[in-house]
Amino acid sequence: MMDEDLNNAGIHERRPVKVGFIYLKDDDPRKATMKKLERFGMASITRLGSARGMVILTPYSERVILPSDSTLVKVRGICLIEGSWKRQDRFKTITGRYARSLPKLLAANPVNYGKLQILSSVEALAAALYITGYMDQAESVLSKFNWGVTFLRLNRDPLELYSKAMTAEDMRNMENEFF
Ligand SMILES: C[S@@+](CC[C@H](N)C(=O)[O-])C[C@H]1O[C@@H](n2cnc3c(N)ncnc32)[C@H](O)[C@@H]1O
Repeated sequence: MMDEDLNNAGIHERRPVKVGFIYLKDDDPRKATMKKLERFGMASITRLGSARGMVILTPYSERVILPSDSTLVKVRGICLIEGSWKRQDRFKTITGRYARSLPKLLAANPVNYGKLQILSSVEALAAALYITGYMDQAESVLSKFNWGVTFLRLNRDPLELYSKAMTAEDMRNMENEFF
C-alpha cells in the first residue's frame, strides 16, 4: 500500500460515525438532546427519505442492534427520532430497512432517571455506538451533558456484555442476566 493510501485509510478510520435525527419538534428545543448535539456539530437534522438509508434507532424495531452491525453503522450512519415519549404514536410507524432497537438499558437523564428503555436520544445514540465498537464517540456525545457520564456508569456492565453478543438470542440471554 502507498503512503497516501495508508493515510486515507487512517483518516477513514478516525472519521466519526455520521449522526442524523428526524426532528418531530415535540419538546422544547432547548431540552432536546439532539438539538444540543447539533449545536456542537455532532448531529444534523435528516429528512425521512434520507433517514431510511441510515440505521434508524427505534424501540419498535424487531431487530436488535448487534456488534456485527459495526460496518453498517460506519457506512450508513445512525439516525434518531427526536420526539416526545408522550407522543409515541407519532414515531411508532417511522422505520426503515436498517432500523434497530436497543437491548435493555437504564436511563440516566433527569427526566426519566432509572427507567428501563425510556432513553433520551443521546443515551440511545451512545448505547448504539458503544455496542458497535465506537466507544470514544459514545463518550464524546455524552460528555456534552452533565449527567452523561452517569449513563455509562449505570450501564457499564450490561454494555460491556452486550458489546460481545454474537446473535440476537445471545443478546436476549444477556438482557435477562441484568434485568
Ligand atoms: C422518544 S425520543 C425522546 C428524546 C428526548 N426528547 C431527548 O431530548 O433526548 C428518544 C429516541 O431515542 C431512540 N431510542 C430511545 N430508546 C430506544 C430503544 N430502547 N431502542 C431504540 N431506540 C431508542 C429513538 O430514536 C427514540 O425516538
